[in-house]
Amino acid sequence: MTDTTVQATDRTEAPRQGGTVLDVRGLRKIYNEGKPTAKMAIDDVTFSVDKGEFVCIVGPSGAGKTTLLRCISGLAQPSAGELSFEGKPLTSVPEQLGLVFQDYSRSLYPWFTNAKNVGLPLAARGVPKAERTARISEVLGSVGLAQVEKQYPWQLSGGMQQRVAIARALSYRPDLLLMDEPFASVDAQTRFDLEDLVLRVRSELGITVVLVTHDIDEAIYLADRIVVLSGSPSRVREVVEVPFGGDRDQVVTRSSDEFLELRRHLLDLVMPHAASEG
Ligand SMILES: Nc1ncnc2c1ncn2[C@@H]1O[C@H](COP(=O)(O)OP(=O)(O)OP(=O)(O)O)[C@@H](O)[C@H]1O
Repeated sequence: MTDTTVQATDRTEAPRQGGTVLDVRGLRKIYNEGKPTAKMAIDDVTFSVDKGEFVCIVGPSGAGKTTLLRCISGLAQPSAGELSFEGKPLTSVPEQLGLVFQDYSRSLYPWFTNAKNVGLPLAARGVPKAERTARISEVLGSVGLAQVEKQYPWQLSGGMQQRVAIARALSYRPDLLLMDEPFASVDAQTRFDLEDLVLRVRSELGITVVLVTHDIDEAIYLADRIVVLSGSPSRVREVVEVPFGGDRDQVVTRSSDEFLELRRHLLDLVMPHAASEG
């Protein structure tokens, strides 16, 4: 593409200000390795994420986005390559990692109140009760749900339940928040609200975010950089810079020329005809 406002870069250059939080080098993942059912989901993926960045991962269906996130979170073992979190090799789920999945109904315990759900990771980390109570109120307040502490998840709308799940991931102040299609199960208006919520919380807490989405518009709206994966088994097709900075608005940003140009470029990269070239 020719427009200079949209820069595609190979992210092997020096880290930016703030240092690298996550480094993924030559990652490969083969399921059922050595068996007749072996399936290579990820071939060779390299990228890094710097402190405070918002990085989205997009790619065609089945490209290996969830697999990549599972490897990054320490939930799945890579077959080859190196993963490091805050400069240390990543071999299990790091303490300073927050996780939010698409299916909030399965990630929240229906028999616990919302406050107790949010407090579970704090209890697991041995945070004293008084501090736990204060942090639960603070974090539920920051996602706009101060009034639901004593209620149960099933008494809330889908969007509110996902906010509880986000509050839980934020409760122990993670350095990195990993999100897998977190807004895919809510309606369009709620989706916009949750996107803005995550942008706000991210800027208030200075948190680093990696978010997997199949929605290209969402990736452009949220990200500082977008890692575009090829079709399965995945490689990095391109890393695309998003030039909007911290000033984003659902109507203004999404209708700007820069947005539409990025959209065209990304669609070109992830559409089936492009995937075979990767
Ligand atoms: N546990 C597993 N065992 C074997 N193969 C798997 C397993 N999990 C995923 N795969 C395969 O790995 C490939 C990548 O799957 P993955 O779910 O990571 O892709 P994705 O990009 O997240 O897909 P989608 O966009 O459709 O959610 C797919 O071919 C899938 O069938």
